Amino acid sequence: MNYLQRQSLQVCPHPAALDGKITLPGSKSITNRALLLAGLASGDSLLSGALSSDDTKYMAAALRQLGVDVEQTSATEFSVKGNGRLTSSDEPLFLGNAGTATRFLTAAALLIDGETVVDGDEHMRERPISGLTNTLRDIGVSVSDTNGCPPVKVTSNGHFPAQKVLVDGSLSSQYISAILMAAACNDQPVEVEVIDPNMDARGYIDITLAVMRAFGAQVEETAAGKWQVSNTGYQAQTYQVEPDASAATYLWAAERLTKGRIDLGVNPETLTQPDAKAYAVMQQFPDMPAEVNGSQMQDAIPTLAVLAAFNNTPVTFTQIANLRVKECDRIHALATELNKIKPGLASEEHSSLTVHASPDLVGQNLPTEIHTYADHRIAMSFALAGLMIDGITILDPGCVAKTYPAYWQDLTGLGVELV
Ligand SMILES: O=C(O)C1=C[C@@H](OP(=O)(O)O)[C@@H](O)[C@H](O)C1
Ligand SMILES: C=C(OP(=O)(O)O)C(=O)O
Repeated sequence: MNYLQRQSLQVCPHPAALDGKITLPGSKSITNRALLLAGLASGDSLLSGALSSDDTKYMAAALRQLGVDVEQTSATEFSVKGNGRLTSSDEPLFLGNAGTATRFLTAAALLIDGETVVDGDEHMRERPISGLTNTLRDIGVSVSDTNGCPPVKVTSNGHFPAQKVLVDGSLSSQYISAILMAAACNDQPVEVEVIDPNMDARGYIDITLAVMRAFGAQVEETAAGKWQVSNTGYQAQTYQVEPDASAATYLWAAERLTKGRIDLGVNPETLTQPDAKAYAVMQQFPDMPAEVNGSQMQDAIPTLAVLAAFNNTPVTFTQIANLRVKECDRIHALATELNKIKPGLASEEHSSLTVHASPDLVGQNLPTEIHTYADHRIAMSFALAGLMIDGITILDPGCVAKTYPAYWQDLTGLGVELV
C-alpha cells in the first residue's frame, strides 16, 4: 500500500500497548550537513545510516548540479565524490521545502565562482532567509532575495569575502550553521559571531560543529556565540549518521500513550540532536509539567503538544515563536487542529501554546479531518491522537516524505490500522 499517495488516512484507535521494533530513519540534519561537507571535500566519502527522503534528495540533486558526484548506493547510503570545490549551475537549485538545504547552500554559494540561484517550493518561498542574506550583504556579497525569502541569487568570485562575520540567527539557527560550514573553505581563518549568544536551537550549532570536525575542520568556540573557524577545508570521510531524534519522538509518544514498548535500537541519551531532550519530558506523561520551554527542542513540540492533549493537567510550551516560521505556522496549526478535535483544547500566544489537557478524550468518537498544512510534523503528530480517539483522519499524509517516508508503514508494522 502506498500511503504517500493517498489523499487522506484514517488512523484506527489502538489503545492497547504498541509493541515492536522499528529501524529509525537517519537524521535529516546530520545527513544534509554530511552531504554538503562531503561535497566540499576532495575525494570519496561514504555516508551510511543516512536519511533518504525529500529533504536529502533535494540536497543531493543540488550538489550534483554543482558538479559533485553523489550517488545513493542503498536505502541508507550515499557515496559522494567531491573535487574540493563546487561549480556554478546554469539552472536554479530547487530545494523543495528543505530549510537545511536552502540555507546551507545559500552560504555555500559564496564558494562558487559565478551566479547561483537558490529556490524552493511555494512553502519555502514564504520562509524567511533575510537573516542570512543580510549577513552576506554585510560582508560584501552581491545577493538578492525576494521579500526576505527565496528565491535568492548569490553572485560570487568563489571566495569567502571576510574574516569576520556577525550573524543574526534569531529566526533560524540554520543561518549560523550555513555560515560556519562555508567559512572553513575560506583561504584565511574566519571569526563567526552571533548577535544573541542565548540563541534558540543552539543544539543544531553543536551538530554543525561536530560534523565539520568529523570532516576535518578546526573550529574553536572562543567566547559564548563566537567561533574561530580555521581555513582547513574538508577531507573526505567514511561517516556514520545517527538515527533521527525528531522521528523518534513520534514513537516515544506512541509508546507512552499506549503503555507499549517500541524497540528503536537506540538509547535516547546517546543521540546528539536537540529533540532527544523530549524523551525525558515524555517519560513524565501523563503528568508532564505545567510549563515546557521548547526553545531547545523545537521540532519535538508538535509531538509533545499532541501528547499533552492526553496529559492529566494543562501544559504550556514557551519560547517557541520560531515555530511560526517552520514548514507552516506550527503554533497556529497545532492550536487550530487541536481545537477541531475538541473546542477549547488549545490556546495560542505569540510565542507559546497551551494545551488544556483532556484525558477523557481517550476512547471518544470525534470524527475530525486534520489539515496538515504540507507539514510532515503536523501529520505525524496528529496520527498519535488517532491512536486514542476514534475518527481522526490525516489529510495529505504524503507530506511525511519530507523526513520520514516510511512513517505510515512503520505504524502499520506495529499493528496500527490505517484506512
Ligand atoms: O539545523 C538544522 O538541521 C535544523 C534547525 C532547526 O531549524 P531553525 O534553525 O530554522 O530553527 C530545525 O527546526 C530544523 O528542522 C533543522
Ligand atoms: C523545521 C524543519 O525543517 P527544515 O529543515 O525545513 O527547517 C523540520 O523538519 O521540522
